[in-house]
Amino acid sequence: MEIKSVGVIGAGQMGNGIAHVCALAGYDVIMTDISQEALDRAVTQIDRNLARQVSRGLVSEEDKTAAQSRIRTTQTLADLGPTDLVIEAATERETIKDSIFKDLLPHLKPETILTSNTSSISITRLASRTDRPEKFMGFHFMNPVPVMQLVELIRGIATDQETYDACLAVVEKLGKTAASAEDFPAFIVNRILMPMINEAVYVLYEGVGNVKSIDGSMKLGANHPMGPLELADFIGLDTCLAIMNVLHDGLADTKYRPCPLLTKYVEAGWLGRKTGRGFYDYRGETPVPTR
Ligand SMILES: CC(=O)CC(=O)SCCNC(=O)CCNC(=O)[C@H](O)C(C)(C)COP(=O)(O)OP(=O)(O)OC[C@H]1O[C@@H](n2cnc3c(N)ncnc32)[C@H](O)[C@@H]1OP(=O)(O)O
Ligand SMILES: NC(=O)C1=CN([C@@H]2O[C@H](COP(=O)(O)OP(=O)(O)OC[C@H]3O[C@@H](n4cnc5c(N)ncnc54)[C@H](OP(=O)(O)O)[C@@H]3O)[C@@H](O)[C@H]2O)C=CC1
Repeated sequence: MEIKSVGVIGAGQMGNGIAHVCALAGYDVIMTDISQEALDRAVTQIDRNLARQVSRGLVSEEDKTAAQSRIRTTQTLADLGPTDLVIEAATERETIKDSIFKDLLPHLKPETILTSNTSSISITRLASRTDRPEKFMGFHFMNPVPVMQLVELIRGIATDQETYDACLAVVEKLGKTAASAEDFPAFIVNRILMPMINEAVYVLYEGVGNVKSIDGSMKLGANHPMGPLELADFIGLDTCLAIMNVLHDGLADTKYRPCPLLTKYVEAGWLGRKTGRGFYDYRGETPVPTR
């Protein structure tokens, strides 16, 4: 089945990036969110990121205009009904994803492929509550979507080969590289990356280093483009904590226990860049460490 149109659910940092790259690759995109404000913010962000690509000579002005014209937004989930591929990128909470799929399914064409951009949640379990487990899989982009080359493709226990091949063809049309991951908690990238970020928070919690020394050490000492705390703020501390909880519950191993300091930041609503404060305070001219 050839995919021509893509529905994106959730207009946060991942949703806007997914809509951006799909539209640029020639897909008709319809993006939905419960909040009109999130949809408006996403469109502004896409315009800004496309303009940056034009200014760097990566995208032509004509391609930018064409991509913008291919993106529609709606607050009505049912408007995604006629699309060929749906990529769900709402908040990392299983109950939210389940309820989105439950509301969407009555409106979907039977042949539509349904996917989730989840960072960690079982694809098999999400799929089992839909009417199409064989047409359901994980489609996991990395942040920032327009820049990062990798997409993890995760088959649930029932995903059929036709669905996998159709998603692989989309990844290739986007100019990205797919990695196939088995369906176990947090798949490949986050199984490795998130315990490192959590360990960095423990290093901070135990006073081994402060925010500046931890991030500086990993940038200069391990050549990481961002320090682990800066990266946690970039991903979103709520998402980091959700992933650690999935690892902890799903693998039943105490080595994945979330650091209490990470929990405290999330409980404070200090979720990182998206709320203006996390391990850094972003409300001034330059980010200032909060510890
Ligand atoms: C949690 C999960 O489930 C999985 C994940 O995503 S884990 C997170 C994975 N991501 C990472 O690890 C990112 C690590 N950080 C980096 O690679 C780099 O810091 C970065 C690419 C984000 C920025 O790089 P930089 O050199 O500091 O910035 P800068 O030179 O301004 O930008 C580099 C490129 O990124 C683009 N960019 C930067 N931030 C961007 C953003 N938020 N959105 C879109 N594009 C962005 C710029 O346009 C630029 O593109 P070109 O060079 O192609 O023109
Ligand atoms: N952040 C990252 O680096 C990465 C995240 N992911 C995954 O992508 C998904 C989205 O993450 P991210 O974009 O960072 O999160 P954000 O918090 O930036 O965005 C999530 C969006 O989903 C919206 N939303 C919540 N409930 C619904 C609903 N019922 N219907 C439609 N939209 C809804 C939220 O609205 P509101 O704000 O009003 O609640 C918000 O706009 C998660 O599953 C995450 O694990 C995957 C790769 C990387």
